[in-house]
Amino acid sequence: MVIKLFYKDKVYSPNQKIGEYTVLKIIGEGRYGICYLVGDVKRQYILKQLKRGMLKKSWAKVGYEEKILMGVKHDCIPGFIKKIEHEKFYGYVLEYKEGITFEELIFAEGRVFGREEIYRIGMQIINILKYLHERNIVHRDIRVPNTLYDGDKVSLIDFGLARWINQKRYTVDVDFSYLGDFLLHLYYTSFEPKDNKKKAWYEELDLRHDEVLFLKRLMGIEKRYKSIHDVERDFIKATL
Ligand SMILES: Nc1ncnc2c1ncn2[C@@H]1O[C@H](COP(=O)(O)OP(=O)(O)OP(=O)(O)O)[C@@H](O)[C@H]1O
Repeated sequence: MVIKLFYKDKVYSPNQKIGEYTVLKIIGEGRYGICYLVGDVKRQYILKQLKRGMLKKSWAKVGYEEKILMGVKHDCIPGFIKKIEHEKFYGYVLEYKEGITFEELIFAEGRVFGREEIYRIGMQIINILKYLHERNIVHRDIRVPNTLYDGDKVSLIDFGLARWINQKRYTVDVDFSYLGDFLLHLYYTSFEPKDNKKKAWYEELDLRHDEVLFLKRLMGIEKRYKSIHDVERDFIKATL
């Protein structure tokens, strides 16, 4: 893994300490920071170190994950543990959630999801969205790399693009189209093409009429949903 050093940003290696936490592994580097798996005497956590250059350039953008996670408490969203800030370091510690991303499950492990499991997963994401939208928060990045699954429970991570809802710019429909796209990823895991003809998803997937309509409305092909409560109602109807 190549870690690009921003001037004066220190990248920590396994076994080094950041505050009271010991680095166990560098998970990855995004545009705004470095993500570590860390541990203390009791358990593991995720520590996100923000690049100081980015902090200076665009504090308005990078601060959202921290601010939004601080104000929520949900079993399927990483809890905000604490901020760590000193002269040469700015970061925060999040609760570690079990599981691996749907991206790894689908593309690396070739996991196939059946209907019933897709319904259970979909319902959990709708419940998380209900919690967020009721608190005026839109996630804006519900995708396979940002959702963890332990075989039973789904957790939603990466709140880097999350914002407080405002009718002009940050509206709920972006979460609905991402949810539609996410569900299609799951449906496609069991898809076996019969020929080489290019078809739209609603022509080639084996879906019921209600499911097609539900997905089309999520994705804005048919009349868009206005609220997560309507999404929940139709999802239950489509999956009964
Ligand atoms: N709370 C968590 N519990 C367990 N694993 C996590 C958690 N948060 C993040 N991860 C792991 O770290 C990876 C990177 O996390 P995340 O996407 O939040 O960071 P990021 O810096 O925004 O990365 P990117 O720029 O790639 O989106 C995730 O794919 C996941 O494997």
